Amino acid sequence: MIKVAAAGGGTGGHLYPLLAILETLAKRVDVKVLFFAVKGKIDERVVRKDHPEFETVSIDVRGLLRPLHHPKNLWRTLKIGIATIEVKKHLKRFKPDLVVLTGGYISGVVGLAAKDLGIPIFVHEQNVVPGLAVKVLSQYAKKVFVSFERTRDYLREWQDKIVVTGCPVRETEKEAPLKDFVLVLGGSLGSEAINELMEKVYPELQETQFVHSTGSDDWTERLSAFPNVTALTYIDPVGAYWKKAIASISRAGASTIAEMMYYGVPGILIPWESSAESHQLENALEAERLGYGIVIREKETSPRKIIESIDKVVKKGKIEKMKENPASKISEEILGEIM
Ligand SMILES: CC(=O)N[C@H]1[C@@H](OP(=O)(O)OP(=O)(O)OC[C@H]2O[C@@H](n3ccc(=O)[nH]c3=O)[C@H](O)[C@@H]2O)O[C@H](CO)[C@@H](O)[C@@H]1O
Repeated sequence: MIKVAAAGGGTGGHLYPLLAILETLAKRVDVKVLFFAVKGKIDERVVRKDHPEFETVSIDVRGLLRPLHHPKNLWRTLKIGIATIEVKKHLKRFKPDLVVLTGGYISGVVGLAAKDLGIPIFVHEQNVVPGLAVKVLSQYAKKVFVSFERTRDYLREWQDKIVVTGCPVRETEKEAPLKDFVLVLGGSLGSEAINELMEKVYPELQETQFVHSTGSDDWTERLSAFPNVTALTYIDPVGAYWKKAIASISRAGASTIAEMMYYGVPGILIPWESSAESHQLENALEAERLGYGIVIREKETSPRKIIESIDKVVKKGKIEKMKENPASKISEEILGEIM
């Protein structure tokens, strides 16, 4: 049996790849998990629901605001200090064999505590451009798993630890009750901009079926008015729908792109350009370069442009599904180091 401490939350984009790794590890060996969730965020809710067997500890912490001299950061830094003491207490008691971290501020807190206690650290970066937590933790990690070859350019000092694996995707046995539709997703929190745009597109494309994750009950009600749209506030498990989709329209969060690639679904990517260091734009351009999508910059979107692009991606047709889930490679690498 191995004991794993894990963190990577705040958004679905950090959480789902982490769960994919833990679920794959558990298929190979007996695993006991201590999960550090961010209080009040998606990880707390999803992990308690899907993995009641994990020991889940909620940590009250928020990331630092930019610019770093923001006045609220004084209070946030204090909270990070308190959180670090709490995390260390749990790590000393649980005595994990390793920690797995997939980014976000909670990873930073858990990673630095694990480093002080000499616990082996494994990190995964989902995006082309690594986030602050992964940049800092790479120096202490045993292995740094990345989704894209291009990420090496941003972590030059740690080349020997980097393994390009792709971004893990959660598996599901479930199947959506529909088929041959275009899947429309914001990020894990929905996207107002995509909702507003698609509301203008739907009446023009009555022959095309859409499944749209809206992010709010109000939008679900509004978009359900279109007979060609199945509007859902949140799709869970989303893999059930990716399997049956012919194309997608989405933001360019790393997990959404990973799912397009894993299930072989071509899509239109509208990156959220206010993301830190425009990392969604970099993700989107990389996905386009690899043949998975058409990128439309947010300022250039219009219902007409979307209609023309949907036609192109649907005509492109499905791409071959990936044979191996990146979560398998990561699990093998971790077990190879630990066992
Ligand atoms: C706003 C923000 O900070 N976004 C970042 C966040 O991800 P964010 O959570 O916004 O976006 P991602 O695309 O990475 O992940 C969303 C996940 O939620 C799932 N989903 C979505 C809708 C739904 O109804 N059901 C469902 O399960 C998607 O399928 C996907 O697995 O972390 C990612 C990984 O570091 C980054 O690339 C994103 O830029």
